[in-house]
Amino acid sequence: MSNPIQLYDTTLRDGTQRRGISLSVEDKLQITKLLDEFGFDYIEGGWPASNPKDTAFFKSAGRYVKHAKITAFGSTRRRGVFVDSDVNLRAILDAECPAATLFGKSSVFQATKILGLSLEENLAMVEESVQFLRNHGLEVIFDAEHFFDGCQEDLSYALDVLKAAENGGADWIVLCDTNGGSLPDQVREFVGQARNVVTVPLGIHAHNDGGLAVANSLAAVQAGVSMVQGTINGYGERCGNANLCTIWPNLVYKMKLSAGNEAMLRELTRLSRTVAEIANLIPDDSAPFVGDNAFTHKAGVHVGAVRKYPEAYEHIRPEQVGQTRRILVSELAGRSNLLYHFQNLDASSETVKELVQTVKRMEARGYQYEDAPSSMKLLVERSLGHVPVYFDVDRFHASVTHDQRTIAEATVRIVVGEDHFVEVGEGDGPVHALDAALRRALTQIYPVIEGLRLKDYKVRVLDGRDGTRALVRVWIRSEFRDETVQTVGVSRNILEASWLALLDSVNYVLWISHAVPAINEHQLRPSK
Ligand SMILES: CC(=O)SCCNC(=O)CCNC(=O)[C@H](O)C(C)(C)COP(=O)(O)OP(=O)(O)OC[C@H]1O[C@@H](n2cnc3c(N)ncnc32)[C@H](O)[C@@H]1OP(=O)(O)O
Ligand SMILES: CC(=O)C(=O)O
Repeated sequence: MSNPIQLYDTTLRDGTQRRGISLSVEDKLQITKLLDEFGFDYIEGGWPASNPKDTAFFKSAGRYVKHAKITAFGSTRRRGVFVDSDVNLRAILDAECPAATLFGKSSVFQATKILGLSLEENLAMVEESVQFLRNHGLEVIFDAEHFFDGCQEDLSYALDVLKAAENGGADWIVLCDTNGGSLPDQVREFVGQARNVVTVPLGIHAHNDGGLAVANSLAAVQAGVSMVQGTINGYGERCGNANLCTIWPNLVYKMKLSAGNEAMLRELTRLSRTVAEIANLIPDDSAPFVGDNAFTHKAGVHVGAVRKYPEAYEHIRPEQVGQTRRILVSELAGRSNLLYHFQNLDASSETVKELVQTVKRMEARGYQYEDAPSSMKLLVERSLGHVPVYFDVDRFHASVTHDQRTIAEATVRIVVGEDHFVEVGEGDGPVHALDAALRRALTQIYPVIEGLRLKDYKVRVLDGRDGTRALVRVWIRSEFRDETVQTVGVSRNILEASWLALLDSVNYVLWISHAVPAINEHQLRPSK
């Protein structure tokens, strides 16, 4: 038995109408397989007559689905053309899909002013086109374009268009908020009007221009529609389509309606991230349910409560959508944030209170620990006396000279007990050269450092009004074995800020790899 709510995905068609997305045939097939695995009922593959990629997609798509129906999209026949000689309708038949989605105008303004049709002609185009595809054995979904705006202009005509689609034999009529400007109350009202005039099951297709695509889709479900069209991550023309990564968990967890393969909802975050990766777009950290921030807690009061009862500040459990909880340590932290990460700390001890104050002081100086957990860990473990001094820096020097080409050189002098090591490094810039010199010196004593790879380096000016003497924060991401190392340094001198972040990376790696400091009293003293 099919679910009461059918999930209809149009990422491959309306999703690709978003600026910045262009999917290859291979990308589209990969997404198709994924959507099928997640139990989506319909996958709109594209507009077969539109371009060669969409045409090619339909040749293979059927092989990638076990559950979903692939649908081919297109408009009703063109004005003055017979259905059986209309290029779009013919291309839909050639796509050899089990279903077709036809869009037609359901607004007087759109029919008369945009397409230049008489109102009767528009009704005939809708009915004949639907009938043509039905007669060829396809399931037909009729997308009533501009339906909600059409209802406001001339309700009776908008409803006549739905009747024309029903007369043509449409299996579904989908009410479209094409311009994305409707409000939930209007959607509820006009879905009710549609239900009074047609018996065909209804669907909703909402755009997000007013930021209400999800709300409007859920309002339509409450008013009786049983198909929801949308896209993964809300990709789509202009401000996007209704986001199925938000709608689906709301339907299942909040509205207690069956939809999709519910067991797979527990992997929803993977679906969202994989599609973002394929589309080559950065995932939205603040996206509901699937964003990195969705179960991330920063404020001390929240963390204190979440440690006792997660539901104090979480509307569902993170694992219900394939997420994990994250607790940040920052200037807004209280003791609870630290205790979450460092379970061996004594909650009532002065050390914890002092550490919270230290973090706040450091953040006031420009540090930001929420994205630099390795620096945070070092700060805490050092204050507990757990991190030995592996080496001292006697001095460092970096210079950039321009002589036909730009050359960056650095010298580093480090001291290990009685020994000292002076090394020179060259690089594309002074930070690169410093990094090279430091590694060269250290690997002689600690070969494990060779495994540390710098992957990302960012500089943020903290007080731009000071011009070139501004305070800067340098953030470094490195990789070491399977671990990501993220550290931070702050100074008015960009080289010093970089150097501090580099030193934290190196010390962190020595500490987590249990490096044994070259033995003598001096090196074994805990650092401060
Ligand atoms: C609401 C939506 O998102 S609908 C989907 C929109 N998606 C796209 O447009 C992406 C794919 N589009 C394309 O590749 C091209 O626009 C094509 C191949 C479909 C058409 O290209 P062209 O023939 O050059 O037409 P063009 O794009 O300039 O104009 C649209 C044509 O569609 C016609 N049309 C638009 N809506 C409808 C409709 N509901 N029923 C019938 N014809 C329609 C217009 O009248 C116009 O035809 P005309 O020039 O003969 O008056
Ligand atoms: C059909 C469609 O994409 C719309 O009306 O927005």
